[in-house]
Amino acid sequence: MASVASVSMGIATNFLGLAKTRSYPISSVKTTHFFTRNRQNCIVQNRKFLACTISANSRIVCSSKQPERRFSRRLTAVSSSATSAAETEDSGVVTKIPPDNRIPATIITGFLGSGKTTLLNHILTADHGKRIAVIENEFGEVDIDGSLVAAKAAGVEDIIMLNNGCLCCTVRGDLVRMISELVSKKKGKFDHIVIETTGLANPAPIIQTFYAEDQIFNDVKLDGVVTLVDAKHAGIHLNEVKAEGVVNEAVEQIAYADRIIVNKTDLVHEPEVASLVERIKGINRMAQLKGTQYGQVDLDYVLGIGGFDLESSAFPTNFLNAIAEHHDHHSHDHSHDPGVSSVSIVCEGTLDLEKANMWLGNLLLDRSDDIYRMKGLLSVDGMDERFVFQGVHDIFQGSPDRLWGADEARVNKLVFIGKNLDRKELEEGFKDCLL
Ligand SMILES: Nc1nc2c(ncn2[C@@H]2O[C@H](COP(=O)(O)OP(=O)(O)OP(=O)(O)O)[C@@H](O)[C@H]2O)c(=O)[nH]1
Repeated sequence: MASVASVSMGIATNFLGLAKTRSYPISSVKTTHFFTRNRQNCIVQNRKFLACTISANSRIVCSSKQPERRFSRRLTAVSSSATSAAETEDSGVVTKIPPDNRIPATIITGFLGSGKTTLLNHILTADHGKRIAVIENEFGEVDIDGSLVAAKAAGVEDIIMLNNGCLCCTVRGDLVRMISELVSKKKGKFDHIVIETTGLANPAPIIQTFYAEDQIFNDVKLDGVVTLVDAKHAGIHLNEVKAEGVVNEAVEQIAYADRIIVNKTDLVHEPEVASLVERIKGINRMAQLKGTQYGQVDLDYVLGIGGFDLESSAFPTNFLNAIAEHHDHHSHDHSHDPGVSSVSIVCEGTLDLEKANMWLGNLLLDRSDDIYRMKGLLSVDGMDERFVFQGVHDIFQGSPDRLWGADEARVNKLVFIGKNLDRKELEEGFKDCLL
């Protein structure tokens, strides 16, 4: 196995090469080897995107003493060389990934009134033995006694209120501070963090906080994003036409989900649920989906799902089954929602690593704002293991997974969720990377 340092040099080399061919100023563009043969988790963030983020949200910049640290991380999960991991000038930083005993965090999102607090109360009162800290994000005055009676009764370890702002923008810095405080003062006293967003939040910046903020990343891992959908009213919100450049939160919340709960099914007839489910799948075919009433779902559907944990065996199998199932029944991708859809690619073949890196690098340079989520399982030339990866915009995480079975077909499976995705272009781009 190559040392972390030498891999990092590879990153820098590739970065420089690509920056040259794309003729972006070096200070504003960074790409890298997204896939390496090393048994490593890697998280990579593209500098071009951060440049945009910086201008849009000064909190991100101001809170950083070492801005370089967020641009590129390379993490080693099991390599013994991780202990000697060190910062390098060229690659940003090499951070030792802790043996993953970080505290899992679940984001509960969903439109206003969809049943987020109802689900939260269900989680808090159920018999799971977990000690849960809750972060609630509400606009304005909050009737904590009213909305979280169950939570109080259940003796929740901590309920923190983030008021007077939306978690996705103005209070993101507060979220970082609160999680850090929670960890520093109460570590060992709780097992899981649940964050309930306001109904108007776009979850993307919240998700990215878990990767982009070192203070959080080292102690807390994102377990998954659970999105509540109101079976009766979702259609209205999904149909809402927004001004140019304004996101439709209802669509975004579905797009980023790992688990979707179609709630309030008692208020509609079965055909309405079926058509809503079809519509949701048009946006996000990667997430698992369940219909229910009053947020009554099995807790293992929402906690401990490992949506971002590539070592979790549940993750690739489940989402890929969902893809395969959907693929069998749908020969085309469709979405009624303004440009947000999923594209899945399923094909046999062996991937040329260098070509794949170049393709993905170029794709994210151009399209990382539009590519909300991507997940994949790849068959890489010369690699005996399956390579699993996922990304949120330009933040990318990937690592080898289990060995391919002796009789197992080496099938590549990828899903992209985002805006204005061109299925043909993605398919052709990917297929060009096959040997
Ligand atoms: N009929 C019906 N009502 C439900 C269901 N789930 C929740 N509700 C009710 O819907 C209302 C809103 O539920 P909440 O859990 O507060 O929804 P929320 O998403 O937290 O709401 P906001 O915080 O305002 O965004 C409450 O009166 C709930 O009792 C359901 O499955 N069926």
